[in-house]
Amino acid sequence: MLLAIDCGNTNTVFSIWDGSQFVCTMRTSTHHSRTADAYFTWFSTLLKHYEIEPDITEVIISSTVPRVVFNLRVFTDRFFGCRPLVVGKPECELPHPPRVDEGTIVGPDRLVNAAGAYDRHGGNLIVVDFGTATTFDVVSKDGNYIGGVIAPGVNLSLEALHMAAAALPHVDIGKPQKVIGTNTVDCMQSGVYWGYIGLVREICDRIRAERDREMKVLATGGLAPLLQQSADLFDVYEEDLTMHGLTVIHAYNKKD
Ligand SMILES: Nc1ncnc2c1ncn2[C@@H]1O[C@H](COP(=O)(O)OP(=O)(O)O)[C@@H](O)[C@H]1O
Ligand SMILES: CC(C)(COP(=O)(O)O)[C@@H](O)C(=O)NCCC(=O)O
Ligand SMILES: [K+]
Repeated sequence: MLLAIDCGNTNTVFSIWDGSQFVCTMRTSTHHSRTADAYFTWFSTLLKHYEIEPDITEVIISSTVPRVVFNLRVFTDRFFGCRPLVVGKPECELPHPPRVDEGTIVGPDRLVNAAGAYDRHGGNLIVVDFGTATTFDVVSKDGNYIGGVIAPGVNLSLEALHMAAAALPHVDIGKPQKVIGTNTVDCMQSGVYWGYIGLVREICDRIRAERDREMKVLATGGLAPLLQQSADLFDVYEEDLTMHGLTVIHAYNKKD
């Protein structure tokens, strides 16, 4: 079985793929100081809880945090006796190479999203991924990642207000009932929530105009459904898009 690891700046997700479906998904916070033994203690405890005993023989990793890859490599080697495929490293080939400025190191999560999205939906896509940052990944007609947009994440935007202004509290995102807030929390939520709807709509419109064609908009990341409640921003929401992309890239590298 394949263990797919998607490490973002906030959370790291592990999913086990049995060749036809994900049998288990687990999430932990991202810390570069977490050791291989600590990963295994957490991982094996959860597997016991779910009463599954997977036979993991292969591992693929995508990490937006380069420093965590070292311990994940040790984890893979020590407990599964294999070398992981790491997206972004030269030995990990992509089905469709990115078309970006020379010397640009694209976030591996974005390359993975592009691969997963193209496999499921064909070309001419915009993938919006709500993570620590919100990324827009543009996929060409033929499946290449051709660039995109990086915007501050929803929670990061709220946190930035709290960090920078003495009188602004920590606030969680939610759908405000009105635009005009009559207390501090509602004002902050309104700014980020409605501002974000405008941001997503404007960026997608401008990408379509710049490409001069219709493009399907896919969303992934936990906050997409909350935004979709108020505006028709996305054609499809797929929670497991990044994980699917990892299985696609893994299969591509195993093909011969
Ligand atoms: N369903 C949700 N509702 C509210 N916040 C969420 C939800 N899903 C994720 N988040 C928050 O969104 C942020 C980004 O999460 P995540 O997608 O794990 O980021 P990354 O991939 O960058 O690690 C985090 O602050 C996380 O707590
Ligand atoms: C933009 C990102 C920070 C998003 O990371 P995430 O929100 O998933 O943690 C990550 O894809 C990244 O570090 N990218 C490198 C620059 C680029 O993609 O062009
Ligand atoms: K992201």
